[in-house]
Amino acid sequence: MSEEMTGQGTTTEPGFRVGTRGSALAMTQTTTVAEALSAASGQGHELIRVKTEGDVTSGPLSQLGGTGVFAAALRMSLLEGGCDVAIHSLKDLPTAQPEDLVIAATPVRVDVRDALCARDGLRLDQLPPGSRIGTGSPRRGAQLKAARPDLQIVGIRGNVGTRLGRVAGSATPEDDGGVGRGVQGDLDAVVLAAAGLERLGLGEHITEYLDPEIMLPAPGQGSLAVEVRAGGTGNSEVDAALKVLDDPETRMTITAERALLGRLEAGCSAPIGALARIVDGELRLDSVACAPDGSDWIRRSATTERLDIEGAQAVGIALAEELLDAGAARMAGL
Ligand SMILES: NCc1[nH]cc(CCC(=O)O)c1CC(=O)O
Repeated sequence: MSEEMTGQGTTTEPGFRVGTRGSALAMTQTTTVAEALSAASGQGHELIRVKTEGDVTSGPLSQLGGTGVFAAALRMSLLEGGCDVAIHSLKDLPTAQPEDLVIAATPVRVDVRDALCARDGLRLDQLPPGSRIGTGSPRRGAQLKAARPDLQIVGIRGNVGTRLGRVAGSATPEDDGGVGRGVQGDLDAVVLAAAGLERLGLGEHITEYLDPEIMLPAPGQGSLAVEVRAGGTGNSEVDAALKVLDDPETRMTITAERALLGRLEAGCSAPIGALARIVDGELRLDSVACAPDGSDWIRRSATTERLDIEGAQAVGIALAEELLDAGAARMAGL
């Protein structure tokens, strides 16, 4: 792990240090949250860029030795006092909560959906038979195959700009720090989280927002987690600002999704989709466990009228058990 400090937001002392990954997406997310925290607390901050194993290794994520490679280094920095606040993409954060750390805030969630970015403005049902779709996610690959068995799924990695650059006819991405450099234009489409694309100002590449009926997102997708040491940041103004930033509805929905994932003992790269929404005064949780090749899947839903964290946890666990009873562990290779 290496750390690099970049001076940012220099208002008043003593301030707080914000740990982040260095990717363009992470920096955009972190800057937004850090500025909101500074505005609410009147405290200055500095960003601490923490290099993670996931940033420096180019092999497929599934071979990097389990889940949470992006989050582990950030958590380590927090624990060691290298930063006071760490900003994660919630879907990349393992469900097991380290005893010494807490998620102090889940800011308002943005678009949860996956987005198709296809050549020539094509929608999913307009892609010619046999089209090549890039994704490194077994969850996305399997649900694409379920909707369109003729598609070819091509495993890809790299940052958002790199992935977009693989689509035929796309402009060369300026931000090309990852895998895929020089092989632009070999795919008909890629699938990425709408949230990431929009946060990066790349929403114009989206040719279809995939309906959750077709493509359930990853648990926590579109949501950020602000993690701190269990005792707080050591700055009461910042601790108070974190409470203001926390959105209870977001916390409830991501709690249900993550309880499901945790009960399945699955990680962020498992072929599991889950989406909780509050509709008509109920929490509704939809989930899917897919065979990684998309040949089969189990889809289950549950609702609860208990709109609190315990209710959200209970519905997530109950639905996971329903999936397991229906054979989800075998199906999804858990
Ligand atoms: N695994 C990488 C990752 N982590 C969070 C996002 C997007 C932002 C989000 O879902 O909150 C992405 C990129 C993607 O999946 O397209």
